[in-house]
Amino acid sequence: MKSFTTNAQFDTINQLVQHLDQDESSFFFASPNNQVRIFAFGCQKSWSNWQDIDSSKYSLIVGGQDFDTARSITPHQMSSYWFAPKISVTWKKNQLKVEIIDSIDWSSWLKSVHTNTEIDNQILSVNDEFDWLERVTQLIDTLKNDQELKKVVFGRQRLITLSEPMTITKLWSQLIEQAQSYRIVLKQKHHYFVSLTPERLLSVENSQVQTAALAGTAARKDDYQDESKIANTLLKSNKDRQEHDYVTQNIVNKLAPFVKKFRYSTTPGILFTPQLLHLYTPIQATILPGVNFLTLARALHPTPALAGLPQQSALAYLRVHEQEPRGLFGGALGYFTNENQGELAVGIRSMVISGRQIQLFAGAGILSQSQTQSEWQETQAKFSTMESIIQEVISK
Ligand SMILES: C=C(O[C@H]1C=CC=C(C(=O)O)[C@@H]1O)C(=O)O
Repeated sequence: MKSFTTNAQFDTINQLVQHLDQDESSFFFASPNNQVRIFAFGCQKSWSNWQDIDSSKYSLIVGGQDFDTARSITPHQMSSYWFAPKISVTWKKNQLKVEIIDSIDWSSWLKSVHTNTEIDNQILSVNDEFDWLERVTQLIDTLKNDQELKKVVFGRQRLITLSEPMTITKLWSQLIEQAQSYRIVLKQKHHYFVSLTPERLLSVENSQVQTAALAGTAARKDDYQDESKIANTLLKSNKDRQEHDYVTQNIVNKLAPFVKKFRYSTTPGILFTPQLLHLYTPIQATILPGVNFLTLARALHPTPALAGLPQQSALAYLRVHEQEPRGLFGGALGYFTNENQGELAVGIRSMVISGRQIQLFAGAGILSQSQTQSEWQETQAKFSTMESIIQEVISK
């Protein structure tokens, strides 16, 4: 491996973006407000499960772990994929730090991109799960009658078919400007998983652990209803507070064996995205000596913001009642280093692109006091994070 820094030229970024499309294995990760941006390309070694990774051997490992490894995926989905890249580009303070295996020449590799001609693209069809409302009503009944099951985060999928293939180069300018969220792309062969998630699963830097509870949601209204009014109603909603408190408590319990000095507030704040408001509790702690990044990640994943409570009963319910497996939707995506640093986000507000087909994902935390129609509206608003970007690209 050789390593050097270079300036973040506009051309360089453009070429890196084209390589995201061109290379068989590629990855992009930007944390909110661009604190960290990483591009990674080419596979030295890959893993299909984070259980098998020995993180001491490679300076950087990138990728994602699916939501539920026990469920196999359909052709529209992507499953766990981790790789140690041949080329990585880490972008901090306007400087690119490049790490590249000895056999590749950086400037010839960078230039080796072919430009594609732009062809008009159209949406040919949009297919929804027709019986989702019925299944949510059935779930609410189950939650009212079941003594044990408290919460199930129920997923929905929507399949969009386009007239032409979608690429990251086409989506890039729309994706990158959503700087309030993570922006994540993971490519394996002909599939891309793309996420604009606001939800951090875990970050570890200099022994400081950061995670967050994000659950309890209100959609922004078309009539531009005052933001603070929506936030106040959300903070006062018993259903959302209960949904949120379950998540906070569960995260703290799962982390407790591995950390010390917890810091978090017992009253949630609000996290704003362009489409939604969420109850939000940042949780900080200090990692205990000898604890590995992946051990923490495995302990946290999946949080009850994505599965439910109790976890095993919620997962069992989802395996039977969600129409399609999730693959990386609700999974853990990001990077980690052999110095026990790294960051993972939760793969929501996401889609899988496979040529002309785009599979969109959304889910909502269902409790016994949930209203079917408002959960439907909430998932519509969650779909719109990605849908509005696709629309922008198509109508250009
Ligand atoms: C499952 C999703 O959101 C989760 C994360 C934040 C808030 C949630 C909620 O309020 O239901 C969900 O638990 C999704 O966006 O598809």
